[in-house]
Amino acid sequence: MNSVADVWTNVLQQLKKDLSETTITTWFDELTAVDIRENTFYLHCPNDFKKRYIESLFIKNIKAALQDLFSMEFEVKILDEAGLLEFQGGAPKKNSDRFTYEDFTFETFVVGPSNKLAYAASMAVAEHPAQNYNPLLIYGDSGLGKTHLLYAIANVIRQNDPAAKIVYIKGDDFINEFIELIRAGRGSDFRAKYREADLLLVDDVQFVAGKEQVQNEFFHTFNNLYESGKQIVLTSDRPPSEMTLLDDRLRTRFEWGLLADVTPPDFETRLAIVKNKAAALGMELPDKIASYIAENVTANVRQLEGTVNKILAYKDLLGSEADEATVTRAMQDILKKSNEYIPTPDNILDYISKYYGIEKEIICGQQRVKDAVAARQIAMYLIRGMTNLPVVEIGKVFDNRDHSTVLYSLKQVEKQMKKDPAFAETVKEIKTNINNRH
Ligand SMILES: Nc1ncnc2c1ncn2[C@@H]1O[C@H](COP(=O)(O)OP(=O)(O)OP(=O)(O)O)[C@@H](O)[C@H]1O
Repeated sequence: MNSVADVWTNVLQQLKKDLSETTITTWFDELTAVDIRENTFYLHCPNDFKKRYIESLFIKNIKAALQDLFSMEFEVKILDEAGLLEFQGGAPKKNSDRFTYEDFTFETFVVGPSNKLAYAASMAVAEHPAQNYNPLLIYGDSGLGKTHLLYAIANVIRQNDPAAKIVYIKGDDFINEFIELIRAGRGSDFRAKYREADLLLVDDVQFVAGKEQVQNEFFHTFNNLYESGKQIVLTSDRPPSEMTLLDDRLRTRFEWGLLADVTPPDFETRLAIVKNKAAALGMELPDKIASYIAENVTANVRQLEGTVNKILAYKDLLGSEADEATVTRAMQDILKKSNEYIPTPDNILDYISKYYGIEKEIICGQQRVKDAVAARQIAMYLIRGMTNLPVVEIGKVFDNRDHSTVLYSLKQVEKQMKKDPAFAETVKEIKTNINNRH
């Protein structure tokens, strides 16, 4: 074996021991070997769907084949188009490369009551940037389409103005980049990158809260772009009013434009998403099965998509038809993987009551005993984080407390967790135990 291509041919031969010919031709046909560097075997796959599919199901087979051939362990990395360019040093890493993904458009976004405001606002921003809604902040729980809408906006802006400088960044990457460049004395590069943007998209902006210098930098970037008439779109897992560690001056700015929420989709929207997704994958799903999925997978769209992908996999790999048994199996797999158990406030209170040895009535009541206050605040914090309950509703669970009291408690817990790692560990442990249904 003298070239990477030879290695790949041999790997494919080895794979035949575990996988059928059809599986190999269906899923591996677009893969090509790129290089072997420092115990990592690099492959390229231009088809994003197949890439993700192989990553979730077949990486272990490829690793095992390499181990058989070389008697040593390899990492396997599959590069997409942007990744390949970057790997080959042909192009600098551009965040906006991500917007070539055709799947994340307004056309592929299913609109329903749960997301119609966010959708309409995103369309308005895409067609008329920096006019009516600046910034646009889309908030809601994970997997409900926030990033999809960000990409859709970027796709339209790119179409309308191919020269537009679009900068996309995740809140936590913004922080890491900031720290790295400031440390390296290249703060001006950092500033230039963001302040020259025509469109700034920040996904999961809640991460900047609580980090003083980062917030300060973000504040100046924000003002600069805003004053130059550039559009800013942000997403977050909660509204600014609930970002307890956020600087007030940023909070007010986030609230200047439009706040649009996305909530879990209703049955009709879920059904449409399942059908669209199946059609996009070239699969015909009987109506009864599509409804069955939409009835049972309710928490988020990522899981709906995962279920449809799994059903397709079973069909391809095992020849199983999409009947209720296959679907149930696919759903169980997905829910297990994402550890999707949403406790009720009562489940959380039961566990905290047991953990602290304090009765539930006391936790929820008005007593100001030290331990009860701590247990109460943690309970509010976990109810907010682990269920979809809005703060007003959480207040009702705790003897009709006002929502501002709940917010104060959330802030206290967040602060304490930052200050005291042991306390943070305790909160984490309680959460894990609730998830494991102890
Ligand atoms: N209304 C919708 N119509 C079609 N697809 C959707 C819709 N909502 C979400 N999706 C799909 O669900 C998946 C998850 O959505 P997305 O990544 O946008 O979620 P998110 O809200 O940004 O979550 P996170 O906060 O975890 O990043 C994506 O593949 C997206 O295309």
